[in-house]
Amino acid sequence: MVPFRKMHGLGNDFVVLDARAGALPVTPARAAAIADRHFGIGCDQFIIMEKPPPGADVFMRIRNPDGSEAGACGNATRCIASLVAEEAGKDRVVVRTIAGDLPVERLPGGLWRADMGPARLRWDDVPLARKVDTLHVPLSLGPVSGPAACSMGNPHATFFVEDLDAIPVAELGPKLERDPIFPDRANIGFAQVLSPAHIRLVIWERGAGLTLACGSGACATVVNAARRGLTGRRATVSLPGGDLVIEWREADGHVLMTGPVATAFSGTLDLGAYGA
Ligand SMILES: N[C@H](CCC[C@H](N)C(=O)O)C(=O)O
Repeated sequence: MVPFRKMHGLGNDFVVLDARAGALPVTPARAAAIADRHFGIGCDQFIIMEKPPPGADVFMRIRNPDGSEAGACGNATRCIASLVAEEAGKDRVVVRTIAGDLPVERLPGGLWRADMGPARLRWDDVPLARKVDTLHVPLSLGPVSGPAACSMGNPHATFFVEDLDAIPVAELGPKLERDPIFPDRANIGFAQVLSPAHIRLVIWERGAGLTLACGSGACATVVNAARRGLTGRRATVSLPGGDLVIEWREADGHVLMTGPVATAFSGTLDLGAYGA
């Protein structure tokens, strides 16, 4: 039996295992089985903490429920950072992912601010299948068209809409996620700009579907909105699960994301009981 924590950031939820003392026999298929909301514990992403390389406090491995590995997970970054910071009695830690080092600091009121690194704006960074303007990607489906795209270590496309409630996100999301213009698929954001400092956002997540919040998606949305001149570089993003404050820092192009963390429960898990 292995201990696990069930955590979430604004309802974007995670099963967290700790493999820092040694590798755990977790295959992508087993992670997917544990992430299943009926036959397993259920979560939006399956997170494994691994032994940190020099310069970082922890390595964070991110898997979607379909078993695919992701390069970024903003909400989980805050959750894992809070775990490691509490253990070490620190207010600032560095979480490393396959996309880079993410410094995270504790703020008053139970909030954590993660430096999610630079937004990657080139077509081949997102990545897209061919050289196009990432500010107006030639893609449309039903009532949405012409998204802006960027990477936060994972691919994001943001469709700006007039009325979010009128968009059939659950119908459009899976088709757009797998459009051939996204060779690695993509997280699909549907954003309604409410003011130059406030955006309403719903995300269809790559490999996970509709979630209550998406940290990297909120980051990508503010970057894409600011690039379009629809908002400033700092905005509150209101997701179904709650608000994140995002700042696309002028000095270095890094994106700062501030939000809460929570542990719902802890338990033990018999890994052998799940897929091979
Ligand atoms: N589904 C995403 C990973 C999780 C991102 C999201 N949960 C976040 O908080 O950033 C992907 O495949 O790129």
